[in-house]
Amino acid sequence: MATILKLDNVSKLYGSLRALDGVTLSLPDNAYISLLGPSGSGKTTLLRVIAGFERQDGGGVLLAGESLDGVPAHRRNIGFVFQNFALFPHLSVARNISFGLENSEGTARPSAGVIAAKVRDIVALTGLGGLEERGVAQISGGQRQRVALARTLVTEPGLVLLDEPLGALDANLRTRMRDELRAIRERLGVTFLHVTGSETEALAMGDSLIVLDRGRIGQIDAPDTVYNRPASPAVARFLNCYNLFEGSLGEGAFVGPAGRFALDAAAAASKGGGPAYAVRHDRIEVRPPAAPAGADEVRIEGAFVASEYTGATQLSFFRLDDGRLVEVEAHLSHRSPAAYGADERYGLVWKRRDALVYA
Ligand SMILES: Nc1ncnc2c1ncn2[C@@H]1O[C@H](COP(=O)(O)OP(=O)(O)OP(=O)(O)O)[C@@H](O)[C@H]1O
Repeated sequence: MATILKLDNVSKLYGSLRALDGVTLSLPDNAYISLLGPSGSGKTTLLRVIAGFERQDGGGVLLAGESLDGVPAHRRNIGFVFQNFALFPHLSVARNISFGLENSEGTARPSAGVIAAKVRDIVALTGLGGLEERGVAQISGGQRQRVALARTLVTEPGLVLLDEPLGALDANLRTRMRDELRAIRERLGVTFLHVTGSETEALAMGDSLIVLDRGRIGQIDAPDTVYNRPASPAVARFLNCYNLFEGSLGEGAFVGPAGRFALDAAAAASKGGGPAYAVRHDRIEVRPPAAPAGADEVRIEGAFVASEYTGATQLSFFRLDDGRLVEVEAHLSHRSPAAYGADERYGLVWKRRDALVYA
């Protein structure tokens, strides 16, 4: 697959803070890429450097093989969709969309007829038909989001950067707009780089997922690979679906304050960020205290603290003897939520092969 964007060892400093620390990556053409990371990990800084709003302190940025060094933001052929939409409040939907074309430089400015045709096409693509003459204060949040997108797409950028584009929308609309964004991108065939702080959004939307961790690339992989095999304890922690245990890696077992966890014979520790042991919330089974564990299982005990029912799942918290909390997620498609007794002890059991070990 052709590469649209390449970052080579890009660093950005704010005083002594390394907001970006040697970021190297390639984005394929015609793909939806999610960029996920905790608050302060450098997501916005990365977008701003790519867009040309900030200058990197080291390394290079190439778009379609051409260095962007010294190229100002408005000549980069890169679109940017802001979280707060940044629309012109006094202009209509159509004028917001045509603004970029009407104000492009000299010979790059299309004729009025061409602008009108482009606006018509993009209005249809983004589902804004009938709203062209409305003021942007007189449309809904989802429609404003579409105007922000349309305004960027009408300039036919080679790459579109989206900074938390769904962040200003309520939860229902957010989920609906995910599908729309994906569908619009597919029709255009342009690469979207979508920044989000939400792991569910990143997993749902990206063909590929980049995880940023303190200014560095934590992992770049397909979403299901990131979810099932996070590259480090930091990535696992950020996904919010793993219990992480500290300890040390010994002969055939991981040993820490929570107990001795026998390892699967085929288990190979991933390098980096450890030692740590991770097991996903939904891989743990809750058993009565007297029920033993099988030869291929690991068992610890914990006292029930509380449960949270979400409709499709039940999330339960158990306190281990060392005080740490373990989360267990049960999918309820084939069973009813369990009723656990407050402060009662239960066995928490998982398959050895389901554990991830980091050296
Ligand atoms: N203009 C600036 N001056 C100084 N420090 C900055 C500036 N912009 C960002 N930073 C710092 O750089 C780091 C990365 O910030 P950035 O906004 O890129 O993170 P982020 O991952 O987008 O976070 P969030 O999800 O909270 O928006 C943070 O520690 C932030 O405080």
